[in-house]
Amino acid sequence: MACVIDSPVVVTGLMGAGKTSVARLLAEALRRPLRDNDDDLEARYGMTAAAIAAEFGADELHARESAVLREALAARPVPVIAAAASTVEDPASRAALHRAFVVFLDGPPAVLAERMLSSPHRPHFQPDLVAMLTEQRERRLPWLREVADVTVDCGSRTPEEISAEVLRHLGAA
Ligand SMILES: Nc1ncnc2c1ncn2[C@@H]1O[C@H](COP(=O)(O)OP(=O)(O)OP(=O)(O)O)[C@@H](O)[C@H]1O
Ligand SMILES: O=C(O)C1=C[C@@H](O)[C@@H](O)[C@H](O)C1
Ligand SMILES: [Mg+2]
Repeated sequence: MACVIDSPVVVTGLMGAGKTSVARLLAEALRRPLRDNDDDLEARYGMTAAAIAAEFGADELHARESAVLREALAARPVPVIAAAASTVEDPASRAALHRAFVVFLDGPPAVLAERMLSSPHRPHFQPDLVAMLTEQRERRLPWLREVADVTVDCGSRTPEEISAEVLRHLGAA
């Protein structure tokens, strides 16, 4: 990771972890622009994530999510970024994340599954969301740990408490 002052802050984690909620608070506190995957996809491609998946398939959506992440990482002034959950699967995105300060929001699949229901934009790759998130978490944990500068439990605290903990880490970094 480069000097934190010059580095993008990237919030990662599985679907429903609270990436958008926490990134918004961090951007406000750090007075940085916010770049959110879902907004960036719409701005870049004129389509929502759900529409891209429906028209072109999940692989194309994930390629576009990785592309908008790498664009956001290069943006100036340096932003706070809410990355798509899928991007950690992409080796080029993981390599690019090494130049950022990366926050991994980790929480129990059962809690994240409940939060996923807050909006219909999230894909349900299996009807059993807890099983889906458990499988994703087990598969992605090594990658998420590899890129993370700090891991924060997002299951039992508010976004404000999580943001405050990240800011303490940034202050110390
Ligand atoms: N720490 C938290 N405690 C309780 N509820 C939360 C917390 N963080 C987020 N939420 C709620 O959970 C839902 C999902 O949050 P959010 O949209 O921030 O997740 P996300 O990780 O950005 O999801 P996605 O992967 O779809 O982009 C929202 O309804 C949000 O208000
Ligand atoms: O596998 C995942 O975690 C995801 C898949 C997508 O289709 C997404 O749009 C989302 O960003 C997360
Ligand atoms: Mg989000």
